[in-house]
Amino acid sequence: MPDSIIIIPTYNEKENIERMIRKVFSLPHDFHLLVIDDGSPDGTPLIVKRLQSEYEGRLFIEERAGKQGLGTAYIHGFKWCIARSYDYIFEMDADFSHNPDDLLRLRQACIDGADSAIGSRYINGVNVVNWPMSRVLMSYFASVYVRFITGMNIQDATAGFMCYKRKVLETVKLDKIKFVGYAFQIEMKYTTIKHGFKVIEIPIIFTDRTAGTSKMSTRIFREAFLGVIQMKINSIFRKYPEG
Ligand SMILES: Nc1nc2c(ncn2[C@@H]2O[C@H](COP(=O)(O)OP(=O)(O)O[C@H]3O[C@H](CO)[C@@H](O)[C@H](O)[C@@H]3O)[C@@H](O)[C@H]2O)c(=O)[nH]1
Repeated sequence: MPDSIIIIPTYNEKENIERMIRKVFSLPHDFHLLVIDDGSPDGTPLIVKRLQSEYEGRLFIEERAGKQGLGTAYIHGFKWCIARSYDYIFEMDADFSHNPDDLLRLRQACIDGADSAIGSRYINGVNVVNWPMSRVLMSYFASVYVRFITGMNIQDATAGFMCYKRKVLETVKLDKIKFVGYAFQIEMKYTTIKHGFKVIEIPIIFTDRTAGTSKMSTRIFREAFLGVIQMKINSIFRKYPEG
């Protein structure tokens, strides 16, 4: 039984998922991989199930009915992984915007003492490739905004490339995490830090997908914008970290 598992949420990732699964299992470390699919109409789960016989006992899929958001997919995955006692639990996108080779660096950071490691786009300048300037500016200033409102000293607060030690996910009350879109990423980091865990940022280069489409929407943006203020207010009234 390996100590590490990667959670990949998927919604319509048929162009990426097979290549991603093969890449993960070619890495020089024994990772398990859990796909959380939200009923992708493009057949993504069929591809995963076909590959399960090739990667028996290493590749898992949880299927949910309908698109329920990135955040709830990860919460579902975290619970699944905690129940099976993995020590290092990763978040990664399906679309190669995160380089799977960097999983080893995130894991090493946690072995070296971090409770959680963030694959950070903004630790050494702005390391984003292929995003339109409007998206780079939005993401970068979102991180500045989050730092300003929450006081959290994290350069890339919305990062979706993470390694959590199991004890973090066992401590955070996952059922109390409120947000479902990218605000989920901010809330998880905020709660982790409020619990006193050591979070460090490891520089990565984020390369936008070349296949499939982003699920970013104005609703997700609005949730993140307002959610940060709500988190701060709750924290003033000592509701954080309630988990
Ligand atoms: N199961 C499930 N998966 C989802 C859902 N929405 C998105 N995903 C999956 O979540 C991953 C990220 O979604 P994208 O739509 O590709 O994200 P992005 O716009 O490229 O956003 C990136 O930047 C965000 C903000 O900086 C990050 O928060 C995010 O993690 C990601 O790295 C992909 O694997 C996608 O299939 C959903 O509702 N359900």
